[in-house]
Amino acid sequence: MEGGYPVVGKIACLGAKNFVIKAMVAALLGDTPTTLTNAPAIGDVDITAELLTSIGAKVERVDSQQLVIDASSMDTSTVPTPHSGSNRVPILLLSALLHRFTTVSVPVVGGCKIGARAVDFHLQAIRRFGGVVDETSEGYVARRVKSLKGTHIDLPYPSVGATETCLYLGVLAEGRTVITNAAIEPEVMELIMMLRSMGAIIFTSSGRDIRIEGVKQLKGTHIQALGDRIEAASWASLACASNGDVTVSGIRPDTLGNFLSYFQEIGGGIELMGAESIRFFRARDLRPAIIETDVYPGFSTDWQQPFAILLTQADGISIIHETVFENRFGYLKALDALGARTQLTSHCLGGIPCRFRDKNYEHSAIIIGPTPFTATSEPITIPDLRAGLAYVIAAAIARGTSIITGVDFLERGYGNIVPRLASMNLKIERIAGSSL
Ligand SMILES: CC(=O)N[C@H]1[C@@H](OP(=O)(O)OP(=O)(O)OC[C@H]2O[C@@H](n3ccc(=O)[nH]c3=O)[C@H](O)[C@@H]2O)O[C@H](CO)[C@@H](O)[C@@H]1O
Ligand SMILES: C=C(OP(=O)(O)O)C(=O)O
Repeated sequence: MEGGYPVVGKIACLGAKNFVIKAMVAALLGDTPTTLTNAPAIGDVDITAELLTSIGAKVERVDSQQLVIDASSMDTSTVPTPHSGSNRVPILLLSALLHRFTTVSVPVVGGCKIGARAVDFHLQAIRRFGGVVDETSEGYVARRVKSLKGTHIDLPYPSVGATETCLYLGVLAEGRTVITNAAIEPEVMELIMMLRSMGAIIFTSSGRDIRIEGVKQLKGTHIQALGDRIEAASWASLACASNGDVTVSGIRPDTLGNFLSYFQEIGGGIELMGAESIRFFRARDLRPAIIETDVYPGFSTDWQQPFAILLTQADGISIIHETVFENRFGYLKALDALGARTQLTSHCLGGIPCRFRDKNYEHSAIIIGPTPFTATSEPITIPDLRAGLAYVIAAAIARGTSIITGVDFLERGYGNIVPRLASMNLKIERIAGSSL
């Protein structure tokens, strides 16, 4: 990438990764096929398709937008580790498949290495529904003798994944299930809508309570994935950090919530261009901010990394307190070489009650700006998905030519990245012979 130029143009958000892969699992609960549109061609969808086909389900990509999933041919409940490396989906399959099979085994989960990412809430939920779960060195085995029974699950933390597990378990369990302290992220609410369209009876509330009345069977559905709010925030950060001007389409503004407020507070400009289109630019010199990542409707942990690059360009000291994952700042160190001035601390630099207080996790970051970036001859190696996008923004604003490696991590969540960014005047190309 050759940086130092404003990024200008239009970009369409793809379907949300963190909904589509959960929807693919939900499709397995239906007796008839499900059609999923706006399904992005990204690594995580491929990994999930591989997981589903490994147990006999049919996953057909009709075109770049559309997937059809047919679970009727599903004939095994032992999920092997896919060759491409696993994502978070295996732990969701453990519950979704337990209605159809009496024994299910799944491999250990993968995904970004941003913390311990325990799955204890998922396992505990299966047990509460009447299942038995064993942990092995290779993964998890769940068993049931009778049908699963509705229950009350009070989540210790509003985990997105564990809430999804409870939904998969509850919709086909006998009787009533109540989930308290549930996650209410837009992707979770969209999954609830999808399950309703399959015949599930789910009641939401103004808070974090969800009530499910179990039904005997679900049918397939046709659903269009919502736009990816993490992509949208990434393109907004790219536009503002590079002093450019980018119109992002395919995104519901309400799903960006507090991001838009923080973005404007530091000096970003927004203009609504229609129902699902927002123009992002820099409205004035950037000011620093104090941000704490949190569960929805808080500032999403997945917005943190692109936004951190933006804060390196703000005039003053910014603070980010990461309260969702304990180890999500490792990527900052590599930015020192470009000129960034950052420091990590294990103290909680914020007021949100944080599970990492008094533990030795460097989960608060101090960012001192503004620091113009200059490219270095050393390649920058991507450690995880959102850090990857942060490095793309860093390279876009760094004067000179940067080489980024480990792009597989990036492509697990961002589709067709090189042509899409190149169309916005970003000088980016894929180099043959690298890991790209
Ligand atoms: C609440 C939240 O923002 N969740 C994010 C999380 O979802 P994801 O579903 O991956 O993670 P969870 O929401 O389940 O995890 C949130 C927190 O709960 C902990 N935990 C979770 C399950 C469990 O059984 N035990 C346990 O201790 C995790 O270690 C983590 O500290 O990563 C996704 C990808 O970055 C984001 O899009 C989601 O927004
Ligand atoms: C960390 C992420 O994904 P995963 O949970 O799949 O690792 C992410 O989407 O930023």
